[in-house]
Amino acid sequence: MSPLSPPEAFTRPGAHWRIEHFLGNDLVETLLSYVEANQSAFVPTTVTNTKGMCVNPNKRVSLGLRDFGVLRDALEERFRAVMNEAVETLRLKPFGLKRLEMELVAHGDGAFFHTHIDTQTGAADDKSFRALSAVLYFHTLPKGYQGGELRIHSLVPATEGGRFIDIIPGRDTLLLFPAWLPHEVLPVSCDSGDFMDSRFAINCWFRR
Ligand SMILES: O=C(O)CCC(=O)C(=O)O
Ligand SMILES: [Fe+2]
Repeated sequence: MSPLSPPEAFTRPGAHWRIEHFLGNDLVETLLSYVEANQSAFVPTTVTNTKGMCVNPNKRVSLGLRDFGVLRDALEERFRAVMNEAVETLRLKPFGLKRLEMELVAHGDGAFFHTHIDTQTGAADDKSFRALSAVLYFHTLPKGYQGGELRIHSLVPATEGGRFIDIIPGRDTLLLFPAWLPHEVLPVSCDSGDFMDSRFAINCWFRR
């Protein structure tokens, strides 16, 4: 290592924790019915810039829905239940939870989300900050899309010797990582173009 090389902890892909079979098949099927019934309520997702939230197809293309209807409480309960273990596993500084922010996202053909950190893409809210990110993946069977891996980067960018890991979104897999970790969603291709063949996910941000 030359005296100018960054420490290995900064060039290795950031900490993440994966939980399989997080919701169970019944709840996954309920979620699929919910997104199908509410397809028309999905709208283009936003990112945050200096002026606030905006749609920016150069950075993020997907459809989102923030209304979970009667499913909200059951989902919140599942997410809240893993917070403490996630903080320990990811060696985060313990924090008091102010609220959960949740978003349903459909990545269809051509959708992606360029490299970002969630603390910067979140809604401006001077009372709370995103501390921990969780993403629950689901899709119909057989899976109707390709690509869409979640790429988790190191703190040092790849152009400066950093590394990354690609995570294939598994049906009913929850992936947790610190909200300040750089990550991206690689482009999705979906041959049928059907909404129900999308790469579905629930983003859940634990706000401190
Ligand atoms: O869907 C994913 O894998 C991650 C989505 C994401 O990074 C975000 O919405 O902030
Ligand atoms: Fe993100």
